[in-house]
Amino acid sequence: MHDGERVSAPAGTVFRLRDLGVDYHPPTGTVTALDAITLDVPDRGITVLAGPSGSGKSTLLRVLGLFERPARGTVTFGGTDTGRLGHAARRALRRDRLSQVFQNPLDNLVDYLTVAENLRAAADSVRTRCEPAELLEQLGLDGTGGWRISALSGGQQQRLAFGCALARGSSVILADEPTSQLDDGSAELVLETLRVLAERDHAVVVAAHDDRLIRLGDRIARLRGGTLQEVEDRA
Ligand SMILES: Nc1ncnc2c1ncn2[C@@H]1O[C@H](COP(=O)(O)OP(=O)(O)OP(=O)(O)O)[C@@H](O)[C@H]1O
Repeated sequence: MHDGERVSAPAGTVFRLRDLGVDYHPPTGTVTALDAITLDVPDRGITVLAGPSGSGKSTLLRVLGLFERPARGTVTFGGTDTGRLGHAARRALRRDRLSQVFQNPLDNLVDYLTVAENLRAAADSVRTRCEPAELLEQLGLDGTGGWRISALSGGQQQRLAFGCALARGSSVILADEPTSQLDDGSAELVLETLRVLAERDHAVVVAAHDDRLIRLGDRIARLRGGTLQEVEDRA
């Protein structure tokens, strides 16, 4: 295991990506999923990775989540060059600093635990404590602590998934199309939650092709064909 090299990151930047490239190697030949991506992700507010299907959004989230080792370029996370980290160090960073919210609400929650137990389990996983009632009130889910997950709507389940990220105290929350499997009413619950999260002391990075989600972005990185077309700052 290597401790990674500390480099000076500009204040207010959690990820620095430089000339990043990711290839996949299916039997049909090499697919370049990302190429020459240079991007800074601010340590607060919402950064949206926007683009059509196949543009590389999920791959970029996998890189930020330290699941994917890029073939080219560098990824600096909080001043640490992640390319120099061994498997255990990457896993520890992932556990202590990052939370993931997936498209399918049920992939984010433990279905045999109650709502409050899900929050406690999320906190326990990083050896911290949380106050479920307080979090549920902030999420507009007050009174549901004793409920089974199946009693929540899809939108409420996604709200709880973001609540679990809050319970873990992660400095970065990565969300892949968190509204894509929800009806309009449920999606609106998630958008409201993201507006609340945007005010907090962490970075939220969302992959989206839903215009309502894209409009929430403080920084919008537009991808096409694995390359970065444009970065728009709206904060
Ligand atoms: N495991 C894999 N093996 C081979 N090719 C892959 C793999 N995962 C992704 N790709 C390819 O990499 C490119 C980027 O895919 P990616 O899933 O990152 O895009 P995306 O913008 O998230 O798409 P979507 O919105 O459909 O999820 C696409 O050409 C895709 O087919």
